[in-house]
Amino acid sequence: MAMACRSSRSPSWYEFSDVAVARVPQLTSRGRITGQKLVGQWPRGLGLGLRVVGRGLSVRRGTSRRAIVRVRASFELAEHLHGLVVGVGVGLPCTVMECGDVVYRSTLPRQGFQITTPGVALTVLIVTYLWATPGVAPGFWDMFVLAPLENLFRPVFKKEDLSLGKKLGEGAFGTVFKASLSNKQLLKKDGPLVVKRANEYGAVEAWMNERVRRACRKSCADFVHGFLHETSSKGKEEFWLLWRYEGNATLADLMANRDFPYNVEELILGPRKGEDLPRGPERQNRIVRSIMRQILSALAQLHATGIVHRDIKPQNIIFSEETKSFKIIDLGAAADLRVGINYIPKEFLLDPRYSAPEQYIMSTQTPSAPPAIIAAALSPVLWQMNLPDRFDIYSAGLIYLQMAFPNLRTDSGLISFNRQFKRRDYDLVKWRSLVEGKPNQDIMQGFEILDLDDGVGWELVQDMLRFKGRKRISANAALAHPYFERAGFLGLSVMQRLRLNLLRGSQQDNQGVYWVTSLMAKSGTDSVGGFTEAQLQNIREKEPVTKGSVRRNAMAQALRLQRKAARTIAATVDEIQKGDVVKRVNWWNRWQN
Ligand SMILES: Nc1ncnc2c1ncn2[C@@H]1O[C@H](COP(=O)(O)OP(=O)(O)OP(=O)(O)O)[C@@H](O)[C@H]1O
Repeated sequence: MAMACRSSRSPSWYEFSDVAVARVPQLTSRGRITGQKLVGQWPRGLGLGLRVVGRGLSVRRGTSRRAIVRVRASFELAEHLHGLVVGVGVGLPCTVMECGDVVYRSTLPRQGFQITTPGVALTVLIVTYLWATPGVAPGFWDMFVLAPLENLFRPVFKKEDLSLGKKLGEGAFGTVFKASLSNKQLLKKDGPLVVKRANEYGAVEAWMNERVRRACRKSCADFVHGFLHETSSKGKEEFWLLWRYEGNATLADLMANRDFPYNVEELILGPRKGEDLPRGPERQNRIVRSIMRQILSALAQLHATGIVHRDIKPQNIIFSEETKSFKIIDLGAAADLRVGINYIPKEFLLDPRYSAPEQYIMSTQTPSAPPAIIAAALSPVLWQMNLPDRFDIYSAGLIYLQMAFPNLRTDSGLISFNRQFKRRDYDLVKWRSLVEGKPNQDIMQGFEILDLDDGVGWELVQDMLRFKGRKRISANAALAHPYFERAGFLGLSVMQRLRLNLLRGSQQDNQGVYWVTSLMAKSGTDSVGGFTEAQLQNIREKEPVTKGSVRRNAMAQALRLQRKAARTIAATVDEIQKGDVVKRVNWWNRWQN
């Protein structure tokens, strides 16, 4: 027992300077003591004669020695219990939060904000999930803040405010007119409008357009408003949708022109602006590349917001005269996978000419969309499992082919390509060997364009048209492809080549893994596994995949160089034998040819 001495301030009290010296200040800071007296869980009889003074414990005269010992033991027990409770983080609020007694709470030391490794990891994980495509967090912000705000401030239109003009098109689900506004007060910016009188899917199209207007307005036609109109005659309802008039040419109209792609160059750059290059594959490639960049950028933005268009085709890509760029129109078949709008697993609305072989954007096993909030919370998982955006990439790949090969621009040309491609298991290399067997002007022109810059265009189109959606390149990855990096004076830079080879390597690896796993999956016997003799024979007979590998491309390049050198040397030797003086410049010209 500790030594005690009579207190100088209060003679009826004895001070024990070393009683639980280590414990008392800690307990004081945890608020188990009010004022100078012990309260709370302490047995009443014991607490009355005890008080804490500084780092010591004072005991009133007459308090039994046993009582003091028991109090000290209680201090220690409380200390252990407290450590256990706070350590695990479970207990009554005041115990866990160490908030202390109401009266003396302000005197307690403040608990600082602590950063721990698991805490940081958890936060990063949650933030990554919330911002992963299609974006749960931006989705909630859009749904609960931006959309209601927009509804408050945007003008409301009626049929009477519009006067309809020329019919621009008529589809299965509605009729489209050029229109003007009779009530000019409604919009700040004047100009012609486009009205779609939709008899089906109008509300869905309005939803998609509103979402796009808020999330990525530059990628699609400028949407103004959508409203429900009840027709007087049959009591039927029509949905009227309003856009700004972007221009009179879709990509389909421009591609139908014999002068394509030079007519697009003129639209983008103005007359006679692109003439730094003579007409030919290089200039055509430059124009096609800039159209593809615009289409892919628009798709990347749509996909980032969780919308899959499902009807990408030249007829739905319009040239905006104001922004001098291509924009996407007709979101009637689009699906918003952030909240599951217009997504019915076993239903597809598509144009068979441009649709990807899988036809559905999600596995048909995927259940119908649950209520919006749950669908939004689950959307990153479903997106990663199905990669629905690759559906649009296939359609964009077909548009790329059409731009390169003039014979594919007609419906019949495209349909026949689709047939041939399907028969060759969606393998572009096989299709190439088929059509190169009986070449014509259009075919040669197409391959000339695609083979420029070491065939980067050809590589990109293969990545866009893969049979399996999961193996197709995404819009963002396509935009980062070396095809879109302008080749310098000496062709592709070292870094560009490195990236291209990496891309090729990874593609090749994927195919190797896929080939092995598909064989392993269906091979061997149940008991011992492995390959049967028939299967081994089958493997031996399987044709090697003829797609470009790093080694194959390097060999082809070396062969080309060897032939070129042999040709140049032979011509130079000929000239020497004829007695001509070989000028350096002639030699150089010959090498370049
Ligand atoms: N914002 C716009 N600016 C200019 N023209 C437009 C605009 N929107 C649509 N058009 C024109 O209207 C035509 C039909 O539009 P859209 O494709 O949206 O209608 P649709 O009824 O779905 O037609 P379809 O079923 O044939 O695809 C387009 O091909 C285009 O020429």
